[in-house]
Amino acid sequence: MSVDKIISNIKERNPHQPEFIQSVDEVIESLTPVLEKKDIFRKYKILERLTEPERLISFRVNWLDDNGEIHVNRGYRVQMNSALGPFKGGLRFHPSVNYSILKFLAFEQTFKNALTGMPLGSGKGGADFNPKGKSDEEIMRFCQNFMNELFRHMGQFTDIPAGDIGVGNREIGFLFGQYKKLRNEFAGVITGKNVRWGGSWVRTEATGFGLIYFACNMLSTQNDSLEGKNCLVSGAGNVAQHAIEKIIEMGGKPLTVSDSSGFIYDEEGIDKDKLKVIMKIKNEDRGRIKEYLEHYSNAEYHENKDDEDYNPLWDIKADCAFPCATQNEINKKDAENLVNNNIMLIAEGANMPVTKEGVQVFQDSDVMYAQGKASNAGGVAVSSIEMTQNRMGESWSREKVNKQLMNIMNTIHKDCTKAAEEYGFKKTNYVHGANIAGFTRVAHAMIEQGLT
Ligand SMILES: NC(=O)c1ccc[n+]([C@@H]2O[C@H](COP(=O)([O-])OP(=O)(O)OC[C@H]3O[C@@H](n4cnc5c(N)ncnc54)[C@H](O)[C@@H]3O)[C@@H](O)[C@H]2O)c1
Repeated sequence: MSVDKIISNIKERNPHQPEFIQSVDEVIESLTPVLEKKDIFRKYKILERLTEPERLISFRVNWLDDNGEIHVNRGYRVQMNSALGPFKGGLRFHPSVNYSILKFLAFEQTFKNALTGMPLGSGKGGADFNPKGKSDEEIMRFCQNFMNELFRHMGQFTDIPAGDIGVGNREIGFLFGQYKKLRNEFAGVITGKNVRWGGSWVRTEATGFGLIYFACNMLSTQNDSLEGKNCLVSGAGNVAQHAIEKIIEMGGKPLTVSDSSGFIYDEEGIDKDKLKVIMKIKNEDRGRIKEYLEHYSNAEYHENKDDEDYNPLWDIKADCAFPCATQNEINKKDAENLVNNNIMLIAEGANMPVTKEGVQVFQDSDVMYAQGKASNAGGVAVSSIEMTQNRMGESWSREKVNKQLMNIMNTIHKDCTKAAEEYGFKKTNYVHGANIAGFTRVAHAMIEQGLT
């Protein structure tokens, strides 16, 4: 069957799932030369199998708010691919969560987890629950009721969830506590746990730190570094906070931070003290990023406007850009603004933050551009390190885990450039390099394990 026919079949089988189709489309573009050169992948229908989850789980989550009112949400788990290890991927609590979003995330996770070189299958899950404005008690009740169903599909050798948007340290604690109660076992079934009870050092920071390690690798191909570079960062959550922390450590200057209401532009740069304020606003007070102005009145705040067809954050002149908020936050116009302002490098902390048209703008330009599959893989890599420590009953030092994270990001960078070159692309075409390197690893495992 021709590659075009395979794509049209996938589209027909998954109507009304635009994010999933977008992620598949992007990958297939990279894989066309691989599929044309190596018949074996078409013979074993690898693409058709990779785009069909091994198992889809959907369930009802009832919970009581603080006023005693009952609410009903929908919970999900997409168990995507287990060729390389148990299903592994985060949980997202956000009102936009549906099968399309989770299947795109799980599909991307397949390639990302393969790139880490660790024994990890892929998955993703979550609920259409909005944590914004909920009390700690409401969050706890929601997490407990969510786990009352999910626990029967998980296990340290079956499926190991973690955090994602709306699921941070607090939620992981409640989810783990309920799993332990239901199963009567203390096992490494969720990653991102507190280091005081089974978590790993550097897991909280891993995605943001890994992103910046990857960016340093990209810059080193031009004999350059982050020293003195002005950096745009979006988001203000887990990934953004620790990307900012590492940029500062590497001598760069983060200029922006954002949430779903708007963004802060601090021309003088966000330093360590300012980052502490952001962390307090977001992690403790659970407030809005606008509150930054109450501490640093010299900064500017831009409220998001519905009628704007671009985000002015991406029109600020800088050297490097790190989108760390959510999918499709950079459209074609934003991408053009970045390129016209001579941005050198874009590395994704978020998953699929650039629209298909935006990706094309970067691919047609000279900017160095890395997609999340490669550049944000540090989070899941340290999750795997957490799983290893749990199985061995050990707790490794911060230095040891950080060093391993750095090595893994260096290796992913090397594998991407090697795969791109092998198929005739520019060495620094990280889009094609990451897709090809991830695909070939998982594809060979699927073939070797037979048609299960
Ligand atoms: N946490 C991880 O380890 C991890 C790993 C790999 C990838 N990611 C990806 O990174 C991204 C951020 O995840 P996180 O864990 O930091 O989540 P988080 O919930 O800690 O933070 C998300 C941040 O993005 C902001 N945001 C959400 N929608 C927005 C919008 N429309 N415009 C601007 N800001 C918006 C939120 O206000 C919040 O500050 C997601 O795409 C996620 O899938 C996370």
